[in-house]
Amino acid sequence: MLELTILLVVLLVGYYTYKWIIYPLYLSPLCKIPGPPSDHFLLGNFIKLMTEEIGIPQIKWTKDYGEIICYRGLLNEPRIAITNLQALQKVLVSDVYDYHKPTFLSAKKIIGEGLVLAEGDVHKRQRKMMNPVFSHSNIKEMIPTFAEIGHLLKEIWMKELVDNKERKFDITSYLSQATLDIIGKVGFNYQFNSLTSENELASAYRMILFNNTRSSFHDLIALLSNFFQIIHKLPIKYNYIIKEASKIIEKVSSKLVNEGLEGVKQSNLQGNDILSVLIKRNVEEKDNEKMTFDELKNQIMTFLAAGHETSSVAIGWGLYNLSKDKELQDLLRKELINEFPDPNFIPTFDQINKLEYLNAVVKETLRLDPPIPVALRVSNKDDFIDGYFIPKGTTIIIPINTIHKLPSIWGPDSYEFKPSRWLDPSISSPDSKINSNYSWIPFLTGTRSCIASKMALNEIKVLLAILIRNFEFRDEGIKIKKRFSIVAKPDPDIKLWVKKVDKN
Ligand code: HEM
Repeated sequence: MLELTILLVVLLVGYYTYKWIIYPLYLSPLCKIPGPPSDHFLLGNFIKLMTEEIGIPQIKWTKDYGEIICYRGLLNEPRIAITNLQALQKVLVSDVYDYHKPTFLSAKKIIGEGLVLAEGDVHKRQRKMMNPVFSHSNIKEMIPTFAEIGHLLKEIWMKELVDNKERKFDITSYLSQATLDIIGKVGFNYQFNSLTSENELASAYRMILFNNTRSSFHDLIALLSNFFQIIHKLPIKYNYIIKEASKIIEKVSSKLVNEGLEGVKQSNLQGNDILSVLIKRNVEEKDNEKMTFDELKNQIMTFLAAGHETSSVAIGWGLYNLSKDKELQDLLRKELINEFPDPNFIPTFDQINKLEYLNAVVKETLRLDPPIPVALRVSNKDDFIDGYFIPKGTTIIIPINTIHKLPSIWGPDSYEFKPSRWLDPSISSPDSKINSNYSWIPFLTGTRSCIASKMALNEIKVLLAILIRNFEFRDEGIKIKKRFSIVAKPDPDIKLWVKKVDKN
């Protein structure tokens, strides 16, 4: 019996030594790709990846080893990061459907199997139907809603600042409420009212999904659960939270789609919100192209998850960057006051998009602090990238935050917040490295790029314009890190000193 046990232990140790150490570090064809040595016999480069900002270790590795590198995740899992133009073009455009999103179970429960997670023909069909929903003319109609909610936030702050003193506000939390209200309204004509009366659903939704009580520990559990599925079955608080979140989102989404479908039946579905436009389009589609009830419902979950935090985080980092540089902030405010002398302005699409400095500030914020710092793919067939053999199942990293800071593209000041780089006419010359579809990619690029990028840009611009036009922001001097999670959330929350602008 003892001998059998010893044999079993030896076999198990041998198997896992081979699987987790010998094969990935010495035998895998991916070992041919240059990259940093593994820092730990089991954890690979994972500790470095977890302790530094996402994408930053890869900058040095790219400099040392080239534009396609192999480093090691947990259990030495090889991860291939690509920064070169041809490789990015292949994975994001020409062979896009050969590189799937990883099956993140925790993400599926929250995001639902909508456009973000759809693959192949299902993605093609859904994207074709949804592209027109994000058309120029639909986005133009969203601007007054962005402004309405921006002004609501402004009024809340004005009341707090009634004595004209400077006060410290939790910017992250206010912006999270404002962008939730926006996506509710423009997404599916739903009033979350999270900035004001806060209905039960809004508080439950924020508490469960986006409240900052969701700690780095939860982020780590979410990450680990992608490797060890058993984690989903454990009776831990994290699983309970995800289960409750899924139930709430499911319930609301079903109700909204049912109401929309009923509206179509009664021929009185008026709204211009994303869901109403989608439901109206869906009715006109051929039967085999139509989205099912579940597909429509899943898009709501998708819009909530994809469109709420990304925008709030972007506006937050924008204000944070501006709060550290009074001169830049004043420059932007000058442009805004010039265009919008009335502090209660409602901009038009053309007005907000012609402001050069605002545009430069937004582009620079999304470069320096991309809300989604990294995109992941998994090859679904054996392939070659840049001459290297990539076996089916390999994880490919598109390190957005790395690409956005490579000195070879952006120059030696690539870590600085410098909106003026976008006003330099030389960046549009054909040989400028910045002037490429693969250098500035906060929304990614190609077939699976963010479908709502223009909507997001306008939302960020309108909110920043209202806030900077009416308030001065001052940094409290605390170093803010980025959380290790899908969205680059600030840690701790961004808190800034705010006061009314002197002359209105
Ligand atoms: C600053 C704000 C935003 C940023 C930086 C951003 C960024 C991105 C990125 C990088 C992707 C690609 C992810 C990947 O393929 O791995 C993506 C996809 C997507 N985003 Fe956004 N996003 C933003 C706002 C929004 C908003 C407001 C919505 C919805 C109303 C939205 C909806 C989507 C959807 C549906 C996809 C999937 C597209 C597809 O696969 O065809 N995003 N976004």
